[in-house]
Amino acid sequence: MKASEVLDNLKRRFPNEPEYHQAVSEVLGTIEEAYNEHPEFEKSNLIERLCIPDRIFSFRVTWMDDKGQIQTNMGYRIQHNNAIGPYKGGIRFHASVNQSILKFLAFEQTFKNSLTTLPMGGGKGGSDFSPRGKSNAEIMRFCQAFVLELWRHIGPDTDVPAGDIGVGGREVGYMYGMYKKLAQENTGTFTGKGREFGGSLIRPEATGYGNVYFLLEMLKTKGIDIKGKTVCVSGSGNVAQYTVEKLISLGAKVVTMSDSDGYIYDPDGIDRAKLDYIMELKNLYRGRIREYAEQYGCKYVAGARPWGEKCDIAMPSATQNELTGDDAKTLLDNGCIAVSEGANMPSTPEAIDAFLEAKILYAPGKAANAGGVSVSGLEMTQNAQKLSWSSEEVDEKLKSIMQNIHEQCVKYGKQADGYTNYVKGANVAGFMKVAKAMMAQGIL
Ligand SMILES: NC(=O)C1=CN([C@@H]2O[C@H](COP(=O)(O)OP(=O)(O)OC[C@H]3O[C@@H](n4cnc5c(N)ncnc54)[C@H](OP(=O)(O)O)[C@@H]3O)[C@@H](O)[C@H]2O)C=CC1
Ligand SMILES: O=C(O)CCC(=O)C(=O)O
Repeated sequence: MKASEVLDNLKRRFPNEPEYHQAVSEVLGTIEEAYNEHPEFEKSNLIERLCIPDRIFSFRVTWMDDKGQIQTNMGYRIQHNNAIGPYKGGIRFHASVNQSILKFLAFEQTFKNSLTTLPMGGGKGGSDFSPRGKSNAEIMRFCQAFVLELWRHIGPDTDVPAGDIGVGGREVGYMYGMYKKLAQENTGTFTGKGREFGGSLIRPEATGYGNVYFLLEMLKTKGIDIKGKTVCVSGSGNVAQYTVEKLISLGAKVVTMSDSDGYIYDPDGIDRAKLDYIMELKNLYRGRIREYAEQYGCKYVAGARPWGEKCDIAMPSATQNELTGDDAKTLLDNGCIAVSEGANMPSTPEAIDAFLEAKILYAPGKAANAGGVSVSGLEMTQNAQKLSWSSEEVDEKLKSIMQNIHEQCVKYGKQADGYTNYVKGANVAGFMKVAKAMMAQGIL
């Protein structure tokens, strides 16, 4: 296959889907060589079967707001690939959600889930519903209406959704409650559930902790200690909060966090008490990060991202394309030695090129943020066995999965000059497993 031809063809067939094209382009560029070593892949047109989702459900979601007005939103579920297990991936509620964004996420999820070593295929779903400013009752009614359509397409052995942007424990609880009522089963469909009804310990922490575990593995290859390092984190949601929690516990100094309105810069570092404030502000009061600056008297920059602040390590943990080529240059000029992605595809292609050219430690999201879906996989196992593991047990398994993903990246990504290209490593390792599974199961 010729990567550029496959991409052009996909662009022609599926126009106006820039995020999907971007994600596919990154993967194709790095797996071309490995793919072409297997003529049997080309003979079975494996690449198109892998890039185009198995199926896409889209539906109208109708719900009533607190004023009694009837609202409509679009809902989607992309079932991308189930060669190695049931479709698995989060649900995103955000005003920006469209088919292109969910297609990129489902495509990436397929490779990420392959890397975890657990039997999970890739999927993603969501809605252009914005939870911002909505009451608890409105969130509940929306979640119920969303599942009223979605439930017939999911199940513990077919498709297992979870959270993503705008969907946390509260939303998963409401969706699971409605699902159970309709499907009349109490198995493991949905992960990230409450602890009282089948949720795994450490699932809320898993993506952030996992990203730090991956970062530690990268730093270890250079003999660098995390202690005392200055870190810029973006976002202040689930992934960002637990990234910061783990970094603080390891003695790193986190100086930034953000939301979609702006970022805070705290030169003294966010400590445990300040993080508790942020968790309460964000998870309970649904407030804005600006309020942190008012509380602690530090800098707040509206309408900007934190990459202009000096740091040793950057951990983008908000959303896609939040770190541009110019941001990457600024980070590098300021001495940044490592970037580990908590978000999915947060760095633009220009930013990735800059990091790889500078040969810094750069971990793409599909490797570095795989801890979340890994613990989701462990939640599925616990649900199937009808038991629950301790925090220590889950955390140990998470650590070992992240170490394993790191090893796979090094195995497939180490260059002749000794530099590890984690982008190539993650893509080739994730691809080979899915490709072999698809080949073994015939032309479907
Ligand atoms: N949750 C999980 O387990 C996993 C999540 N991820 C990825 O991590 C990232 C964060 O997800 P998560 O923490 O769960 O989501 P949350 O909804 O909990 O938090 C998202 C954070 O990012 C900010 N944000 C969202 N959209 C934008 C935007 N367009 N511009 C600037 N800031 C934005 C939000 O600010 P505001 O509140 O103002 O909207 C919020 O601070 C996403 O890319 C997600 O796909 C990856 C693997 C697993
Ligand atoms: O836990 C899951 O199933 C999905 C997590 C997720 O959406 C992601 O990895 O991007």
